[in-house]
Amino acid sequence: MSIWTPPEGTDKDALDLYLSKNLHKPKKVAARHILVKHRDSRRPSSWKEQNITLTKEEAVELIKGYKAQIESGEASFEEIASKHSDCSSHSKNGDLGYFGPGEMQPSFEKAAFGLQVGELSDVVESDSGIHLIERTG
Ligand SMILES: N=C(N)NCCC[C@H](NC(=O)[C@@H]1CCC/C1=C\[C@H](COP(=O)(O)O)NC(=O)[C@@H](N)Cc1ccccc1)C(N)=O
Repeated sequence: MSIWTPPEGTDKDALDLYLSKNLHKPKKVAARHILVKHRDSRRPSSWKEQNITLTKEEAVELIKGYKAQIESGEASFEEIASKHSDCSSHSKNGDLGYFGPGEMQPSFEKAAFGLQVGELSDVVESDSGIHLIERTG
């Protein structure tokens, strides 16, 4: 087994600190999501509804219901995302593909990077609306 040794003159403490901070953190993750917009969303319109008047509280309740349906096996993530998500990714069962830091809104990114692969998020709020996120890669 080859043991990698840092080049002469490497600041080992700095290297150890860098590795400890970055080894476990993925540079990119892949996720799919279900977005329910509401009347205070930054763009209260979608493929589904021209003028969205749902309140934020109602959107949160819908997302909680979707999460329960998925966890109980009553419905699949794909079914709910394709039928109910207010994001254009609904046409891809909610799939967003891979993304790195700085691409998504901070609250969405924080939630997605905090998930294990296959794990469902709690209710996540962004300027776009209310999300349910599943990390896929
Ligand atoms: N891969 C990327 N880098 N694409 C740019 C993402 C921009 C980013 N978007 C968000 O953070 C939220 C969370 C996920 C979706 C999303 C918002 C909106 C819906 O909300 P609205 O903008 O009407 O308020 N959907 C999108 O952007 C879609 N193009 C996402 C997408 C759809 C199909 C394939 C890939 C990505 C942002 N910085 O605003």
